Formats: sequence, structure tokens, C-alpha cells
Amino acid sequence: MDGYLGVIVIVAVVALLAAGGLFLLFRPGRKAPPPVKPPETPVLPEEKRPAGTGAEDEGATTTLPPPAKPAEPVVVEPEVEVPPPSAGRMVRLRSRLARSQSALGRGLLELLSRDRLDDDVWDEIEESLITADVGVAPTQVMVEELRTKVKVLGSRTPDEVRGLLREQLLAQIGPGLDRTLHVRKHGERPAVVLVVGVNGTGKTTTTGKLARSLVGDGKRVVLGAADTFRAAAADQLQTWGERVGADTVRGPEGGDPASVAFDAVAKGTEEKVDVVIVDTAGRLHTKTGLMDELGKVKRVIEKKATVDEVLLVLDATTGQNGMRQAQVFAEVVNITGIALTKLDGTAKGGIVISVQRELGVPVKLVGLGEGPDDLAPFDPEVFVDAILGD
Ligand SMILES: Nc1nc2c(ncn2[C@@H]2O[C@H](COP(=O)(O)OP(=O)(O)OP(=O)(O)O)[C@@H](O)[C@H]2O)c(=O)[nH]1
Repeated sequence: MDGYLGVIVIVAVVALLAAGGLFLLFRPGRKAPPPVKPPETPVLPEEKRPAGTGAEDEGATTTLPPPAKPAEPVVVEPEVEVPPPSAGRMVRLRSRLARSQSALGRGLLELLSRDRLDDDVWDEIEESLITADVGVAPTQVMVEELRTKVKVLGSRTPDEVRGLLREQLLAQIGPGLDRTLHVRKHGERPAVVLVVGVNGTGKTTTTGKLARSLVGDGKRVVLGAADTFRAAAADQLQTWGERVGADTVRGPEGGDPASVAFDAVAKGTEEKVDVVIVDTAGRLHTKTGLMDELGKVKRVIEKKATVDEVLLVLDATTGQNGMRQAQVFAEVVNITGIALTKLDGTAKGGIVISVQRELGVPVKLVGLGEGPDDLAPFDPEVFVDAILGD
């Protein structure tokens, strides 16, 4: 009996404990367990974040790495050259002139130094000057002046003869002519240089060399390839420009040159460069055709800017033939200066005198070689000294 009682007591105690436990577990007001925290968004290091994962992406739960992009082709920028300034170039290139022109100087000095200066000698002097393309009228003026001065002098030392000839040559070249290249900006607007001339005279190379020389003088330049007749001319010009960091505006082959010129001036104005140089086509098909073409180019440019220089490129080696072509250009457009190319390749330096006389404008630039920096502002004294030697 005692055994039964013990079991009953144990069962009652266990039941009481179980009831107490259940009460504690489900009593009213018990706090809910804390919410399970979601795992934190993995933070990518800055350089690994895909583009656009900034503040606008906050709240995103995952950040996937960007899909691998195809590798961009590497564009190699051409190296930009720093050309030398234009000042003093003719002195540097003097030896080229001396090589091509000194025969003329030596011949004249020898003739003028003779003891007896009879008519035959004067005829020879005249012939030397005409052969050197000085032109008939300037030659006659020079010979007359020399005859008078020699008479006054009587006997002549070599220095005196040299002095006389130097004075006469310089007088014919015109040391006082304004040879400044007008490339000064007009406020915000660039200066505009129009380059005209027959193809083959070195027009495109001269345009490229001029751009280099202006960049060498610290100016910013835009080129206009308005010679749309010859696609190679535009390529050539662009290459010249790229070498010195000047942009080239070009149009479709056979396109309207005036439209290219207009776009070049518009770009130059927009980019506030100093000078826009426009290379034109020089087709001498008919005079009216040329006049229409160059006239239109000029008119169109003048809607946006002023044409400050019209440079005529003339090949010094073509003599009288080149001069006739030059005259046609002078008749259709108002030329302001001459760029005389290939002066290193001819003994006929007298063309400087005759071309100025025939066209009534000064030689402003001379080409003295094929090198990129072989275009120089023309300096009459250096020229005459190169002819006469030291
Ligand atoms: N020796 C020398 N060569 C020059 C000079 N100016 C240009 N040349 C060269 O003459 C060559 C022929 O030039 P051009 O046939 O006139 O060709 P371009 O320069 O494209 O001229 P365009 O046909 O008028 O556009 C080129 O190799 C030039 O380098 C110069 O002053 N001296």
C-alpha cells in the first residue's frame, strides 16, 4: 500500500512541474524572439564596383561584377612636333641660296671689276641679269644706274664694286616693301589666309609648311583642304597638320571648295584659333571657271570672317611660263603676297624682282628646300648677300 502511495506522490509532483513549465512558456506578454538579421550586403572594393553603383544603388542586396567588356582598340595619338620659330630661318638657309645663286653674283662682280668697261662688257652684264630672270625693264634700270655710278667712281676697288651691285639689287627688290604676313587675330575671330596657285607649284606643301611655321611662332592653326579636286592633296595636308597638332577640315572628293572653306573658318572661329589657312584648287581650266571658284570661296569665307592674306604660290624654276599663270591668278583674285618655292633649285633668283614688278605685290615667303622647316620669311638683305657672297 505504501508503494502505491509513493508512486502516486511522484506522479503528482511530475504533473505539477510540467504544468508550471508550460505556464512559464506560454504566459501572456512574453517577448517575441529578436528577428533574424539578414546577411549584410557584401561591399565591393571601390575599383571593383561596376559603373553606376553609387548612391542611386543603395538598398540593393547584391552587387554582381560587371560582364567582361570586349577590349577597346588602343588608339595611338601621333606625336606632336614643336617646330622652330620663323625668325632667322633665311639666315639658317642661306647656304642653300648661296649654292644656287652665287654663280650670278660671281659673274656680275667679275664683269664689273674689269679695268675697261666698254659696251661689250655692259652687254654681258645685261645678258647675265636677263638670263637670271630679272626681267628686261628692271635690268635696263640697273645697267643705267651702274654705268652712271661707275663713271663717277673712276677706278674701282672690289669692295666698291660689290657695294654698288648690292645697292642696285636691293633697290630693285625693294627693301622697304611690307612683307609682313597678316595673321593677327581679330578679337575672337581668326585671321584667314587663302593659298592659291597652280597645282604642282608646291602649293599644298607650302600650306603645310606655313602651318608649321605659324605653330612654331606660338599660334593655333586650323587647315582647310579646299583643293577637293585632288583627294591626295587633302590627305597630304592632313598629315602636315597632324604633325603639329593642327586640325584639317576636308570635304568629299570633288565637293564644293567654298563649303570646305566655310566649314574650316567656322571651326577655327568656334575653337578660337589664331589662323585658318585654306588650300584651294588651282585648276586653270578657264579663266572664268577659276574666277568663279576662287571668287565664291572668298565670298563664302567673308560671311564669317575677313580674308587677311591671299598668298600666290609660284615655282621659281618655271620662269616666264609660271609668271604667265601667276598673272591669271592676279587678275581673278586680289593677291596680297607671293610664296616663291624651289628657290634652292634654280640659278634664276632674279625672278624675285620680276614677279614683284609684274604682279605688284611683295614676295613674303621663300621655299628653300624639301624639308618641313625650309620655308622662310623673305629677307632681301640676306638674299642679296647670298647672291654676292662674303
Ligand atoms: N627643293 C624644293 N622642293 C620643294 C619646295 N617646295 C616644294 N617642294 C617639293 O616639290 C615637290 C612637288 O611638289 P608639288 O608637285 O608642287 O606638290 P604639292 O606640294 O602637293 O603641290 P600641289 O600639287 O600644288 O598641291 C614636293 O616633293 C615638294 O617637297 C622648295 O622650296 N624647294
